Amino acid sequence: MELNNKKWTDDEFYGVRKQILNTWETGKGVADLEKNIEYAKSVPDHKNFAKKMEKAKNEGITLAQPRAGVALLDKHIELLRYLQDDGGADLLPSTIDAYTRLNRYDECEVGIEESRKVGRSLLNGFPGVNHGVEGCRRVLEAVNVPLEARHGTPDARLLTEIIHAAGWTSNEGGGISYNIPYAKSVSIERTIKDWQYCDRLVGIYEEAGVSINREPFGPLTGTIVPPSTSNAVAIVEALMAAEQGVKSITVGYGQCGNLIQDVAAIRALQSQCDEYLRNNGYNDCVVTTVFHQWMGGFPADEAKAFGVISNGSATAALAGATKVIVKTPHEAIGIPTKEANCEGIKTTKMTLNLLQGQQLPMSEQLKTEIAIIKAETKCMIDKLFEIGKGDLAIGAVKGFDMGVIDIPFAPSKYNFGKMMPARDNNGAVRYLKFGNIPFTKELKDYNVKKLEERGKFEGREVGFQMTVDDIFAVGKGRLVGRPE
Ligand SMILES: CC[C@H]1O[C@@H](n2cnc3c(N)ncnc32)[C@H](O)[C@@H]1O
Repeated sequence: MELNNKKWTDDEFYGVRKQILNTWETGKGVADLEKNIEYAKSVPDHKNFAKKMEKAKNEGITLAQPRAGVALLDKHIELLRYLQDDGGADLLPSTIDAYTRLNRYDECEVGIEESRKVGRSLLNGFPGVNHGVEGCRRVLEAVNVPLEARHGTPDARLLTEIIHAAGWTSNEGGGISYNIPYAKSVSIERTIKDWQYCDRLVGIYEEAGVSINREPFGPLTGTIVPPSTSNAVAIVEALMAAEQGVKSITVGYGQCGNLIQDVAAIRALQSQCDEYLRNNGYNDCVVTTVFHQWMGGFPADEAKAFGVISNGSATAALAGATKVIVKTPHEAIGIPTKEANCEGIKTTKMTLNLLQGQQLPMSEQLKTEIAIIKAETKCMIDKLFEIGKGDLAIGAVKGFDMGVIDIPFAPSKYNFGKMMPARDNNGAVRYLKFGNIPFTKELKDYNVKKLEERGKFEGREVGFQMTVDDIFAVGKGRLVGRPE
């Protein structure tokens, strides 16, 4: 099937669906799409992700959502109920394990068996495909808030079929955001097509009256990704999802650390995504935003980690993000205990509650940052439309090949890999090397000027050493990687 950014026909969709459901035995359990939709229709409104996100947006509230996933079904249910009841999570995940993300369901079977033997999770997440629709429905029926699959799966087609048939009304990911940061040699054409399938399935549920939320993965490589780069990817994935019939879209952004720039990024993301959707004829989408607490290296000291978590929570609230993804005091170590996960949520909720109703007021600085981010984002997206001759999917594949969008520190061989970021003197993330990103001269000059201010302040050359110092800075307890 030729790649293009056009809604799939029924023949195209059901032709692929037959083959997908045969890739693991639990696919049989979701063969009847009508029945799957009937079950999803039975999910009450308070457990519908799209509805809860829209309500929070209208009320100006920032919701808190953790990450969480373990191998065994009963333990996973116990974990989620604990994070809901003791932590106060407004939304719940199921973080899917790494084998499922690679479609290695046979390894999941082994992991589940071994976890049963030793009595603890030997998988780094919930193996949703192996637990099948029955298992995933048990998870949904055990909790009282909406449920989302969070993962990093280039080919999530079977997982998506199963979670939506189980009434999970949100799915994270996208053909770019779950490829470039997560895979080494999977073509962008392949993953855009596979995620068109996932979005078309959501479109079919929507057309049958079931609202399902889609969330492109904002943080990308979780390093210091310039806001306009991650915003551009989020908007491109939102546009491709809308073409397949998705209506509820949460565009995401990973905290960079400078308050004004982070607030500007969320405000720019919300309004520019709305703009691009409207200008491309998608007038009935509901766009919300998600702010990911700092995704880079964390301090091992738990008290300092709580400082990072609170700081991210405050920024999310002041930005007016619709939801914030919660980190834990075990971030520097790895998968958190349920207690540590719960503490991360409570710290976050406390900060959100204290700031409820307060948002950062507009200022000259904030206005400038919003304008810069929007202008940079526009340069990238409009170039994709141009080289795709109006087709965004074709433009995205060509654009990555040409370095029009270039994600720092990405493992994918399909990423251009020439752009390099660094923080300016206030910690805002700027472009140190532009690679082939098609910025105007004034946008390039703006970035150069901001980095030169830092060089002058630190008495050193502007260069890659700043990037290296910035990568380690937060883990060492500061934002800007000052020379030692
Ligand atoms: C995107 C990476 C983030 O997801 C977190 N993460 C990955 N797997 C799990 C997991 N199984 N439970 C809780 N947090 C998790 C990880 O700690 C990191 O903060």
